[in-house]
This record gives sequence, C-alpha cells and structure tokens, in this order.
Amino acid sequence: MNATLTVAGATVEFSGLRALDNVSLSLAPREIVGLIGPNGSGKTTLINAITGQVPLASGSITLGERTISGLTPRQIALGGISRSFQIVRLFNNMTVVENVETAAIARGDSLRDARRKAERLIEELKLGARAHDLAAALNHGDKRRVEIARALAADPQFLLLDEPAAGMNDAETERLLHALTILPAQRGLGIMIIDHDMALIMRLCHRLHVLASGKTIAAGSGDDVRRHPEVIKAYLGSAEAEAHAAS
Ligand SMILES: Nc1ncnc2c1ncn2[C@@H]1O[C@H](COP(=O)(O)OP(=O)(O)OP(=O)(O)O)[C@@H](O)[C@H]1O
Repeated sequence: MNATLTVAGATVEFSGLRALDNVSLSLAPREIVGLIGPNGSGKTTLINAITGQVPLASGSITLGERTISGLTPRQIALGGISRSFQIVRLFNNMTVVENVETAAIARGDSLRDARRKAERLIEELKLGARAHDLAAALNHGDKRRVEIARALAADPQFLLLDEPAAGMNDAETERLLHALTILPAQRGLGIMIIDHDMALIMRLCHRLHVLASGKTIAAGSGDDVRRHPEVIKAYLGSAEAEAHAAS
C-alpha cells in the first residue's frame, strides 16, 4: 500500500492550554521526517494525536483516504501506525523473542507466525545474540531496539518514534541510526522521529518539521531549517538569536 499519512490543521487543547495549534504535515511511505522543537513545543502531543491517545479539538488526520482521527488507539495501530514511547515499555520478565512475539500475537498473528516474525525482526535489528535473554538484562540501547522490533511486529506502514536515542551512548546511537536508515527501503515504511540529538536527526532525516509553542515555525531540509530565523530564536532565545544573526 502507498497511502500517505496527512495531518491537517491539528489542534489539541488541555484545559485551555493549546498544546498543538493548527499543525499540518504529511509523511509519505519510505520517507523519514524529523519532528523537532524545544521542550514542551508539542512534539509528543502530535504523536499522541496521530495514534489516538489524545483527541483533536479541531483538524483531521488521514491515512490515505481513511480518516483516522476519532478512532481508538487499537484501531489506529491495526490500521498501520506503530509507535515507541519516550520511556521504554518492555515486559522485563520476558525474553527478547517473547517481547516481540507478544506484539505480533496482539496484532492477530498465530503463535507459529508470531515466533517466526519475532526471530526475523530480532535478526534485522541485530539482536540475535540476545534473543533468549530477559529484557531486564539488556543494556539501554538494546532495549530501545527491542522496542522498535515490537513496533514493527504489527507490520506498520508508518512508525512514530519518540526520542529513541535518549540516554544512548555514541556506539548505541550509531547502531540505532544504521537500523533506522535501512527500514524505509526494506519495508516501504515511513518514519517520523522526535529526538533532541541533532546530529542523529540531521544524518537520518529527509525532511524536518519544527514546532514551537504548539505551532509550526519551519519545515524543509536540514539546511533550510537550521538557518531559519524562527528556529534559531526558538532554540536560542531572542537575545542570543539577534547576536547570532549579527555575527
Ligand atoms: N496530558 C496532558 N495534560 C496537560 N498538559 C499536557 C499533557 N500532555 C502535554 N501537555 C502540555 O502540552 C505541552 C506540549 O507537551 P509535549 O509533551 O507535547 O511537548 P514536547 O515537545 O514533546 O516536549 P519534550 O521535548 O519535553 O518531550 C506542554 O506544555 C505540556 O506540559
């Protein structure tokens, strides 16, 4: 399938606070889009809105011709959108293979198919040596990759990653970068990624979308966005931005 994920004029409010304000963006199959912005700018809220965890006050989200805003998180997940969370969520007392297998079973795979799929994903994400270790025994980088394997077990068309490199050392980030780089072509997958590691974002993403105070302030290539005055201002504060512009 070659549907595009489209967010049109999405607005989310939390008791009067406008966490997302009329945000529009699209994500095509095989595309990697970086969602960046200062703390509290609405990035996680946008992922939560796409996956049905928070409702829209206005706007719409569509996957191809199908409107998905208003559906339950489970319906949206079964419809082809998987996510990871800022805090790793694994079953610590299960092995790596069991963690991935349960995600496939939750999607509706038979036990046999789920085991096969889990073994394949674990190999793809270079976790083969840890397949039968308990999740609790893994290092942080491996845990993050198991989480991505779990998200992929649902056979998504789109994968939304919330700070997958948080807390990783350089070697772990490099392995993550390698794993994510090959997924779009291999699986026809579109990826949206939030991360504060700008080096990772710049190397990985085809396009960037920048939020500040819930609004889109810039969108485009890494180079375009990096030079955008609003982006410099949002990240550095206005006084530093003026000094930066003058230098
Ligand atoms: N469930 C909620 N209830 C009330 N306010 C919320 C809720 N979720 C988010 N917010 C508020 O909405 C705003 C946007 O938060 P969000 O977590 O989307 O930002 P973010 O860009 O992902 O931040 P960070 O980079 O720190 O993770 C913040 O002011 C936050 O406090």
